[in-house]
Amino acid sequence: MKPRAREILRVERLSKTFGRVPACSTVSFSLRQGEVLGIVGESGSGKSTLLRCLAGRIQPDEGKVLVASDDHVVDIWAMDEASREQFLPTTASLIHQNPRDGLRLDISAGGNIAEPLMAAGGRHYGSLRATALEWLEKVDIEGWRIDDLPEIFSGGMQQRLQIARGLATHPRLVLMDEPTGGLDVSVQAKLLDLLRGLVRELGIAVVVVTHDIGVARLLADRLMVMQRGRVIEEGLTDQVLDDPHHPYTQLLVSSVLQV
Ligand SMILES: Nc1ncnc2c1ncn2[C@@H]1O[C@H](COP(=O)(O)OP(=O)(O)OP(=O)(O)O)[C@@H](O)[C@H]1O
Repeated sequence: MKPRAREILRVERLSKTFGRVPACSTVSFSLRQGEVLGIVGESGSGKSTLLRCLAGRIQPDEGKVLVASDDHVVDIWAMDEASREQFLPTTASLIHQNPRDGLRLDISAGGNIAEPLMAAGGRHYGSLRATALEWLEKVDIEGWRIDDLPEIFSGGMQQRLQIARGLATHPRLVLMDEPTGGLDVSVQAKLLDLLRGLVRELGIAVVVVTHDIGVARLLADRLMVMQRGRVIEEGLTDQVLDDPHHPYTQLLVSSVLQV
């Protein structure tokens, strides 16, 4: 089915099995521009597999991932590999939990931001550097660090640089896998603030996978709860968290309250 206007992503009955493990089973949802969808669930519930199927990294066994392009809708898994690899980098960004997986550690901070811009057609050195500086500022990294290698940045700075690299090309869709995982609590809080601000400013559509209910509450407009590869509950974030219907969601929410 063709998505309606401004619908950025539509997932239809997506399934992926590893051996005998149904990592994702008939998952369907849609996402509009400016909307943040949180995906929560215990370890092994299929969150990362789903995100990787959306990002073009893991081919689902069945189902469709329909992504809005400028003037049409593309089923990313019905495209040939070359077309998919051309289409996805300018349309969808994947932000990894570990920034080292999403950065080029052997090139400068500025180079990390400029590289995807060049892949999207940017050529002029002066304007690439100016854009890199603007993005460093947006993610709260001082401009004088533009020529530093990310290797010498703190974990929080590396994550902010990964976000700048992922967003600088203005993708329509941003896929985040535990973006604040592995960071200490005060760094997490600042990063969440930054992400909220950027999502609002840029009006991007975001899917954020997290096992942290607090992150989901802060970032997500809507929430999908997964258990053993299935979506067992979904709705507006406050509704799902304040009045969970499924026993597993109730357990998830109450276990957080007890901490
Ligand atoms: N490449 C793979 N090969 C085999 N099994 C896999 C592979 N990737 C994931 N799985 C299995 O699929 C299921 C879902 O894993 P997935 O990583 O998607 O869960 P998750 O909800 O993201 O977990 P976590 O929160 O721990 O990252 C698990 O049982 C996992 O062992």
